[in-house]
Amino acid sequence: MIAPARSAAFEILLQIQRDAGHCDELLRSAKVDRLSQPDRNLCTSLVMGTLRWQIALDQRVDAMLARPDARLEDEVRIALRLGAFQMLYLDRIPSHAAVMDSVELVKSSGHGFASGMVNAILRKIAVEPPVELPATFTTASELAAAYAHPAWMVERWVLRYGIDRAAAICKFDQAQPPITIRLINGEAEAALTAENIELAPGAFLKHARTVVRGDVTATAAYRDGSVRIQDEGSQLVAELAGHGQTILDTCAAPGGKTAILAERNPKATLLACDVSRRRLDEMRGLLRNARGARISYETVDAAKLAYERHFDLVLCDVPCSGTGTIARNPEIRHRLEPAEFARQHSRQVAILLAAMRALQPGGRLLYASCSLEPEENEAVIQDCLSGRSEYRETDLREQLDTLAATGNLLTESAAGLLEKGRLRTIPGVHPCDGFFAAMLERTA
Ligand SMILES: C[S@@+](CC[C@H](N)C(=O)[O-])C[C@H]1O[C@@H](n2cnc3c(N)ncnc32)[C@H](O)[C@@H]1O
Repeated sequence: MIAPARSAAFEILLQIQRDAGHCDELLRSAKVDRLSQPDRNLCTSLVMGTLRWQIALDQRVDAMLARPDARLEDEVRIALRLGAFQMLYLDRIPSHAAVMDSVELVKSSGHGFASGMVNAILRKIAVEPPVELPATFTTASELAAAYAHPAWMVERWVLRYGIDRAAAICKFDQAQPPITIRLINGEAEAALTAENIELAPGAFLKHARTVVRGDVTATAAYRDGSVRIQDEGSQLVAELAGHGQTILDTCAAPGGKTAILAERNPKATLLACDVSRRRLDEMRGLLRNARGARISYETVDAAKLAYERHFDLVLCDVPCSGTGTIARNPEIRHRLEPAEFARQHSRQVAILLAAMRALQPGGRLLYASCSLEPEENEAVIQDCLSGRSEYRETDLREQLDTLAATGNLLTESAAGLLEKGRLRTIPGVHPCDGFFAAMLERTA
């Protein structure tokens, strides 16, 4: 009998390997919901941990294969990763349970012929010493190998951010990131405390809290919408967007930033757009009790927005590679290829240009992404401003100062958030996802 958590983790990893889903959606599936709470926790840590350490696990296994370049069937590969991950990176799993279940997973998935090989390799790994990571790194390839990232990806980060900050990003990506919530009303914190949720202050924002202990999703405050789980970098981007009367959110789903825009602009009308009808419908359900602005919804490709000089505030939170969110979405590193950044860039430029056209003279637009890559950030701003003298970029310092003056920003934390007047949060340097944001203004 295979432990239910391992069996569920194996199936999810197989689906991810076959590009049939994202780990966050698959971990919220009905099958996982049917597991007991401890099994659900174990399944989550097996899936996330195996994806986080996959590159290092494969290297170790490949070195033990009779033919290191042999192509293993997906089921065999995943059973090996799962077994090796538990023995090398988790300290409370008995080796014999990890080995036995991996062997059984291989057999039950119709690959019994490989069970002897899986058994032999995992037994060898079981007696290897635990993994020890170097304290410092001198090259991108050392860093990439130690923290199980593709070398090309880490080389880009070393080039852009330097070796120390690249190391901070890699390290952050290998662990569960902090769970941050937004308090929607004044009673929310006391209500959570009464339900035994331990909270610590957020890093930047007055309304943010970090969850120290407890399951927020199991509380009445979460169910009745008094709190929302939202990365603090994402909250900060929405706060930086500021104020308007006629607001457009071009890529709005799942709606975390829209909710803050609505809360901050109670008298405004707000149009939330997204190309995905399904995501927009889910968002509409989630925001049905949102406070503040009147929100309407439109399913549309934002690159084809037909509005001209219509809105005084636009948030353009573009789809991107997501390299600033790898701690939450570990599979991104396995799916992404360097050629993807040029494709993302073209799509982002098309969306931003349409969003700029929708802006009234005097109006402001915040462009944001959760990518760490210059092609998706600085280069998009540069291409969209080039030759368009009716727009200019403004320094986000002004917005940060306003947030501080109104008590919404914890001022001591604000240093280091801006780079040349743009927001640049870096995972591991800041305790949140990696966000870029830049403010544009239409002058005529
Ligand atoms: C980064 S997410 C937005 C997150 C959202 N602003 C929030 O804070 O919850 C990007 C969104 O853009 C949407 N999207 C992708 N391509 C688009 C397009 N061409 N036009 C409009 N939306 C698009 C995706 O469906 C996704 O919901």
